[in-house]
Amino acid sequence: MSDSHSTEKSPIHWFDDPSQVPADVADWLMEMGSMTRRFEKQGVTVTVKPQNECFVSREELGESEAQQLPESARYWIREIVLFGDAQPWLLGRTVIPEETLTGPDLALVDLGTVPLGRYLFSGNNLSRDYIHLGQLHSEQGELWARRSRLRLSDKPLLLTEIFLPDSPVHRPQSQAEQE
Ligand SMILES: C=C(O[C@@H]1C=C(C(=O)O)C=C[C@H]1O)C(=O)O
Repeated sequence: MSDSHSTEKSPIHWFDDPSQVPADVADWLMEMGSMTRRFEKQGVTVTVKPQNECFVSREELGESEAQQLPESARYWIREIVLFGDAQPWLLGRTVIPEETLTGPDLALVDLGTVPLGRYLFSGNNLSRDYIHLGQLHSEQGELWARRSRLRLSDKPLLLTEIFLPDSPVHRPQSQAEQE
């Protein structure tokens, strides 16, 4: 994912008060289950294309993300584009302290095209500390975003998701979807 797409390089405005987000958008952004599964319920095939996966230092994270995670010698970065059928629906950026990559969770560095949610929601050891709602000013217009700190067996990881114009988050809900 080029820098212009990287969520860390792009200034996302995080809302202090979720009520500043329209209710139909907040319904998506506050999704507590798997976003992959929620997208699939729209009747599309979800695929993921990794764009960048590597270890970085805390300094390379930038202040906004570093503040959300404990000190670590290095962090695994996974940046992806998620597609609903052939349409790009979401940019995902996951930051994982290497102390989280223990035991079976080391598999997180080998996900490839498997959606992160398939791994995260496969067990019963996932919790979510918070969801921040945000908006990104981009060349594609104002894009809705969210940032979650998740925990696998209490080990943290940070996930930022930017919802692209073709995603259902930006499309007014059809009557069928509301039923
Ligand atoms: C975290 C989930 O997985 C999705 C897939 C991602 C990936 O493969 O890196 C990243 C963001 C998510 O939208 C989810 O389904 O909730």
